[in-house]
Amino acid sequence: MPVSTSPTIGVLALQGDVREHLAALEGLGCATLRVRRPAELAACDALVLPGGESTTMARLARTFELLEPLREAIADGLPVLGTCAGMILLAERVVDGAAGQETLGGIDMTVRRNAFGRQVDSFEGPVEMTGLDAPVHGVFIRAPWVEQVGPGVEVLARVHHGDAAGRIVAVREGHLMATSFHPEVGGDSRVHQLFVDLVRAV
Ligand SMILES: NC(=O)CC[C@H](N)C(=O)O
Repeated sequence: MPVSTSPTIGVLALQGDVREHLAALEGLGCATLRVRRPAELAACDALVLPGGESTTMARLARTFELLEPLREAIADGLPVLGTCAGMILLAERVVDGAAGQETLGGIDMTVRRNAFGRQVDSFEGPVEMTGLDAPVHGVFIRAPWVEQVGPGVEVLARVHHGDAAGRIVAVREGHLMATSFHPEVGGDSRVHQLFVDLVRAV
């Protein structure tokens, strides 16, 4: 895509915190689109899979006949940012998922769902991330962590939080990027900017 053109970035709008992502992307000058049908998916230069509930989102994607088109778009190179539940959807493998939990896959990683446990299942804190000069404020809400990555996956961030210290919470593999936390919350759009830069670069 020519650098001068604003990409059209879709947000999967079946469930979850869609509006916050739309606002962050629009604030960066991107055209946005709520994606609920294959035709809308086809109109996007890139896609965000929001936070929410990964099993519900996958189930709705199947109902809306989006599951296979999403898998195909990912395989064809559509840039995708997955946050929290969206990270789970991008994982090839899920630990502690619901019975029969489906994902879209794409990133060669194993993700542990609801990984941070009951005591600290939601917390906030600074996260240092590759590509950013200063830490982002990470909001973790019943978040997953990345338990294992394949050789093609770049680790972008690890968390520093109690027993979870050192766990991977942001990754990139080629045109796909995922965070355990919610970069759309709190008015800091630098993670979205990293994604837009990736969209322009691929
Ligand atoms: N904030 C979130 O997106 C939570 C993800 C949720 N725990 C899931 O399994 O899908």
